[in-house]
Amino acid sequence: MGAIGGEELMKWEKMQGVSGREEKILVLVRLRPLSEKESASNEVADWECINDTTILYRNTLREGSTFPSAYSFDKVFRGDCSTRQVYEEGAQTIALSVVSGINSSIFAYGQTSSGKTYTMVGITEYTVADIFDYIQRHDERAFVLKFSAIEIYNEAVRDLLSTDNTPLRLLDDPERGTIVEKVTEETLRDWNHFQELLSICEAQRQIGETLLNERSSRSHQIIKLTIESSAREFLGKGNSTTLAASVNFIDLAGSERASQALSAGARLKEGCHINRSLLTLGTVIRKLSKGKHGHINYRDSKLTRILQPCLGGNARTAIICTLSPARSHVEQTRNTLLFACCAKEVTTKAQVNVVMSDKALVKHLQKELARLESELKSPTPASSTSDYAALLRKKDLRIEKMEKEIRELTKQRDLAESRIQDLLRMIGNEQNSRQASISDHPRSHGEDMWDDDCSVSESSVADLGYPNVGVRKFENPHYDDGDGDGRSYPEDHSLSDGTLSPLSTGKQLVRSHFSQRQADSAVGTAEDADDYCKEVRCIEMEESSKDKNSESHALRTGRNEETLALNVSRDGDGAGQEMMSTPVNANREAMEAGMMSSGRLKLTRSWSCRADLMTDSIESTPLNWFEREFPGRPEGLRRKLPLLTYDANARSLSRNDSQSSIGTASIDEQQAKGAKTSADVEITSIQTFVAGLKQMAKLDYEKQLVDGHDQETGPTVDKFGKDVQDVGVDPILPALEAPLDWPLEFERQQRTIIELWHTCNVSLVHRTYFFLLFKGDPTDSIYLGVELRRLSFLKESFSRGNQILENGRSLTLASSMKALRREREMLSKLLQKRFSEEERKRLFQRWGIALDSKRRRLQLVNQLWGNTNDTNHIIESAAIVAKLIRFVERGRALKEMFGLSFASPHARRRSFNWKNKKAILL
Ligand SMILES: Nc1ncnc2c1ncn2[C@@H]1O[C@H](COP(=O)(O)OP(=O)(O)OP(=O)(O)O)[C@@H](O)[C@H]1O
Repeated sequence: MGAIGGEELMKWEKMQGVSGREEKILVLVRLRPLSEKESASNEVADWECINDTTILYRNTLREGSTFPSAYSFDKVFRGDCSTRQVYEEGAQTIALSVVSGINSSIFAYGQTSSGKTYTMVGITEYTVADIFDYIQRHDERAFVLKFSAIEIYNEAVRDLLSTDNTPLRLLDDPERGTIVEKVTEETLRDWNHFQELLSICEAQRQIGETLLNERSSRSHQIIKLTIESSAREFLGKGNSTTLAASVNFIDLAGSERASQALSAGARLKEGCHINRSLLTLGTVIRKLSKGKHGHINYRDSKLTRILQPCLGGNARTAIICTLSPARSHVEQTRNTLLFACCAKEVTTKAQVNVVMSDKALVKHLQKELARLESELKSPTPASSTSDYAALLRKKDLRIEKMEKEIRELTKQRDLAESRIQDLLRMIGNEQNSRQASISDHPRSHGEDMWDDDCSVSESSVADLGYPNVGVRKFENPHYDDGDGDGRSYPEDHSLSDGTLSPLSTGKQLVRSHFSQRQADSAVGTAEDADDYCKEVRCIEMEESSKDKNSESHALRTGRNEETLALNVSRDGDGAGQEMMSTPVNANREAMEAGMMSSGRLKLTRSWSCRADLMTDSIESTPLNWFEREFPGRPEGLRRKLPLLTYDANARSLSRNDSQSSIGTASIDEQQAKGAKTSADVEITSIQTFVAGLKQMAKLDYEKQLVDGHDQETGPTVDKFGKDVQDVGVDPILPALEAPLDWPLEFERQQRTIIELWHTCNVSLVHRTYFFLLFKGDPTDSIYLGVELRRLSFLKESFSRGNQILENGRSLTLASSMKALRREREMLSKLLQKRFSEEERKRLFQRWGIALDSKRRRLQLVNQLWGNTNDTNHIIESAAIVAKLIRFVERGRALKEMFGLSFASPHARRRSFNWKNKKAILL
C-alpha cells in the first residue's frame, strides 16, 4: 500500500478544491460568559466581541486610561453563542474534510476553565453525527471508522481505551511519521458505540485524576477518528482505491502560568511538563507563523511530535481559542490571543490521502510510465498547463491579498467607530469634570481665564502619533513672551540654552484635559496634601545642607572628577581609550573599570561605594533596583564611544519627527569639563540605563530559557527570590516579539507601563529615558516586554506588602515613595539651573502654579508624570525631565550605538527569533 498522486488524486482534488493548496490555519475565538462564581464575586467582563471577527479589550477605556486593544480572527464567538454555532460557522468545514480523504484537526487552546472541554465535547459529537449522516447518504462507498483516544500527561502517553496504564511509546514510521505504539483502535459501529467509547475514555480519565489529583486540566487529550472509504464496485477486485484520513479532536491542557496553579514537588514537575508541551507548541506555532524556514522543533515534546502533521503539514487545521472575559484573567486572555495571532499565520498543505492496493498501484505506475514516455517523444509546448497553473496561483495570491486588505480595513473601521464612541463618552466625562473643577477648585479663576482667553481649537493629533483623544490646539495669548513683538508663546519656545522649550511639540502645542489636570495637579499628583506640605518643609531644611554634603563627599573620595570625565581608560581594552561620560558616570565607570574582570560581586561593591558617595537620592527607587541588577558593563559599552556634545540647535522633543525616534544622552561642554553639582551626581546616566536595560532583557531571556530547559532540576530561586517557574512560563513568549499588530500593541503596552511606573514609584529619570528611547520600533517589543514584567512583578510584590531584597537593601512601596520624593527634590533644584527665570515663569503659569506661591519648583516637579491618562501631560513631563537631565533627542544613533538595535529592519524581520535576540542582547 502506498500514497499516490496521478489521475485518481486529481479527481479528488477537483472534488475538494482545497487539496494540495496551502491554506492558513483557521483561528476561532470563543468568549465564554462570566461563570456563576465569577458573577458572585462581582467580576467584570472586560472583553467584548464587537463584530464577527474582532474582539476588544474594554477595561482601560472604562477607566479612561488606555486605549482599547482589538484582535481580529477568522471568527469570534460571543458568550451567548452555542457550541453548535461554533461548529457550524467555524469548525465544521475543516472537520468534515476527513470524509473526502483529507486529514483534519480541531484544537482547543486556552487557560483552565475557559471552556475548552465544554467546546470540544460538542464539536466532537456534532462532527461524528455529521460523519454518520454522510455515510448513510453515500451508499456507493464502503466506510470503516476507527476510534482511538490518548492522553498526554507529564510527557507520558496513555491509552484512554485501555485499562493498562503502561505509557505508550512513540515510534517513527517511515510512511506515517510519528505514531503511537500499540494504541487501541476500536472500529466505530454506530452512535451508541461512539457514546460508549467516550464513556470509557472519561472513566479512564477519572481514574487517572483520582490517582494523580485534578489532572484533567493538566493533560492533553487527543481523540482520533480515522475514516477509510472505498468505492463498493472495486471492493474485493484487487484494484480498489481507498481514501484514508483522520480527524483529531485535541483538548489541550490549561495554558495558565505554572505559578497560579502549582506549588512544589510533583505538582511542579507536572507544571514543567505541561509547560514543556505547551511551550514547544507555542514555539512551533511561532516559528511556523514566520514561514517554514529552518528547523522546527516538533521533536521537543510528545504533543508536537504526535501533532506534527496538523501543524504546518498534511492536514486542515482549526484552533479554537477559548477565553474567560473576567478582569482577573486578563493576562491569560492576552496570552491566549497572542497565541491565536501567531496561529493565524501558520499555513498547512492538506492533500487527499489515497491508498491503493498493490495491484492498483502497479497499474497506475504503468500508466504513468506510458504517459511520461509519450511526453518524451512529443514534448508539449512549454506554455499551456504550467502557465495556466502559475497564472491561477498568481490570481489566487492576489485575491488572498485583497481579502486580507479588506479584513484589515474592516478592522480599522470597527476600531475607529469604537474609538469615536469612547471619545464621545470621554468628552462627556471631561465636560462634567471640568464643570466640577471650575466650581470646586480654589484656582478656578485661573481656569476661567484659561478657558476664556485661550483660543482653543480641535486639532488633529495624527501628527503626534497619538490617537485624537480630547486634544486641543493651544494658542494662549497669555504666553506672549513679553518682548513686545506680540509673538505668542507657542511660536517661540527657545530656552536659554538654545533648545526649544518642552512646551513646544515642534509643530503645534497640544494639550488635553487641561482643566482636569490643573485641578489634579495644583495640589500635587501622587501625594496627599499633608505629605506635600511635609515635603516642602523637608526641602526647606535640606536645601542648604545638600550641596555641602556633596562637596564633602568629593573631598572624601579624593577623586578628580574632571580628569575622570575626560579620560577614562579601561584595562584590557587598550590604554587611553576615551569614554563618553558625565562626571558622575566617569566616577562610576572608573569604579566599574577596576572591577570589571571580577564581575558582579565587585560591581555590587562599587554600587554600595556609590551609595556612600551619594546623598541617597534616588537610591532605592525601582530604577536603582533595576540598575543594581546590572552585573557588569556589557561588552559593547567597553569600546570607544564618541563624546556626545550638547548641540545647542538640537531638535526639540517632538513626537512628530519620525526620523528621530530615539533619544540620546547629551553632555554639554561644561559638564564634560567636569563642572558638576550635587544634583548632577544624582542623575542616572543614559549608558547605565541602557546597560541595565540590556542586562534585564538578557536575564529575562535566560530565565525563559531556564523555564524551557531546566525542567528536570526542579525549582531554582532566581534573583528576585521567586521560583523561576513563577515567572515567564507562558507557552508562547508574547512580550518578547513584536506582535503582528505591533503599533496598537505598542500603544497599549506603553500605556500600561506608564500606569505601572506611577503605581510603583519608578524614578522619573528612568521613565523619561525609557519613554524617549522606545517609541514603537518593532525591536522595542523586547524592552517593553521586559519592563512590563519587571513592573508587574514590582506591583505584585508591593501590593502584597513584600519587600524585595537586593544586595542587602530592601525595596518596598514606602522606600520607593521616599526615593521618588528625593528624586523630585533633586529635579526641582535642577529646574533652577536648566531653565531661565522667564522660562520657569512660563512653566509655572502653564502648569497652574501661582507665581506667588511657595516652593513652586517642587510643586511643578511633583506634577510631572502624574497624570498618566493624559498623553500630552506625559510628553511634556518627559520633555521637562529630559531638559533637566540634559537628554536631547538626536536620531537613531544612540540606540544603535548601545546595541539595542543592530540589524536593518529587513534583516531583523528575517531573523527575528530568540537566538538572534540573544545575540543582540549580549
Ligand atoms: N461557552 C460557555 N457557556 C457556558 N458555560 C461554559 C462555557 N464554556 C465553559 N463553560 C463552563 O465553564 C466551566 C469550565 O469549562 P471547561 O471545563 O470546559 O474549561 P476547560 O478550559 O476545559 O478547563 P480545564 O483546562 O481545566 O480542563 C464549566 O463548568 C463549563 O460548563
